[in-house]
Amino acid sequence: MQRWRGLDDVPADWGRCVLTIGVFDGVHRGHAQLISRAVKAASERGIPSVLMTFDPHPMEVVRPGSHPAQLTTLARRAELAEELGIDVFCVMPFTTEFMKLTPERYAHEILVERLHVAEVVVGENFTFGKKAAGTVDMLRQIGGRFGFAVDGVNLLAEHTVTFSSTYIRSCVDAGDVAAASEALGRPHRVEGVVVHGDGRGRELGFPTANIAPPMHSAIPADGVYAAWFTVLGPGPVIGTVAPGERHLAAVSIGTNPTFSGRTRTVEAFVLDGEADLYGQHVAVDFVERLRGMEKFDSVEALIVQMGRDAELARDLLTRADLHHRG
Ligand SMILES: Cc1cc2nc3c(=O)[nH]c(=O)nc-3n(C[C@H](O)[C@H](O)[C@H](O)COP(=O)(O)O)c2cc1C
Ligand SMILES: Nc1ncnc2c1ncn2[C@@H]1O[C@H](COP(=O)(O)OP(=O)(O)OP(=O)(O)O)[C@@H](O)[C@H]1O
Repeated sequence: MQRWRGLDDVPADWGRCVLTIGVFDGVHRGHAQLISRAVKAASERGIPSVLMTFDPHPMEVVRPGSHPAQLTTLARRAELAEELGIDVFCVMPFTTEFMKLTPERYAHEILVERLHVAEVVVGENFTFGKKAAGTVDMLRQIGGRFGFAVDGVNLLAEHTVTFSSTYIRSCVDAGDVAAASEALGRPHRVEGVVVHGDGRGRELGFPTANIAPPMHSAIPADGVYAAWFTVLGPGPVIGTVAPGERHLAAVSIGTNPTFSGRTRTVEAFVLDGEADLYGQHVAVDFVERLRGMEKFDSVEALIVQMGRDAELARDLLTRADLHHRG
């Protein structure tokens, strides 16, 4: 897969392409369906498939100061698009100039003149251009004039819920990581670098990797979760947590009220390994919520509960894994 940053990266001899457009935060099941359609259309036409996305999030430019929580980093979005078979991942810097392009100019100058689209695949709710005034019908009309096709895809929904990044953010925010997982087609992932905590975990018998995620990451509600833990890099790791391998984990999110903590932390206790993880880039894939964060009257009571959490997480993850494989 090629990666372009802006339209200056379009090769001089660029031919025609099938294009899909959107923020695609989360690359959820609806997005995956759309992307697969674009990939299929491109292969039928014998031309490349291009995914155009935006950075920063358009909302940040349209309404400065507001930034929706991010379900996936740009790098993760690219990785998932590549798995779905996209040939070119094109990141458009979302500037105020870009924001002011009328739908007509957007379609003519970017889609036709620069990207040479033969077909555009978008969801039926897709909007584009200044004040999001461009609709799928408008795109079809413009396509009729400039000679490109438009595939406006029905939105993927299940049990009255239409999958969208907004819906999944609300699930994560409420701690309903199982519902998020259902809509994403995989567990919600929080990535980050392992930093130093208060150094108390080891004394309690539950050493935890404290994870510092990028700004704006969508963090599940405070509580305790069963999750998969993976070291993404850079390695090597001293210990029994092998980079690239999934490990069972119980993850705590909150301010550690038992110790009257103030900072909100994301901490993973790896059940089946021991390692020095400081400085490693790791991923936590949230499978189930076990309970809320509690203030215990004694450290002993907390330790007993952490033991129960760990066993519950082990049972749940092992069962989920069997179900998945079986
Ligand atoms: C499975 C698990 C459950 C936890 N539950 C709670 C809890 O309910 N209340 C709380 O105050 N801290 C909870 N913690 C957080 C611990 O207080 C924290 O890991 C410990 O104080 C070590 O902190 P440190 O890594 O900053 O040294 C939990 C941690 C884990 C791993
Ligand atoms: N459920 C869905 N099924 C099929 N396509 C979808 C679905 N949701 C969004 N799309 C399409 O995917 C592309 C990317 O959309 P976008 O990034 O705006 O996602 P979204 O999930 O609708 O997010 P938001 O909740 O922020 O509106 C657009 O073309 C959009 O129409």
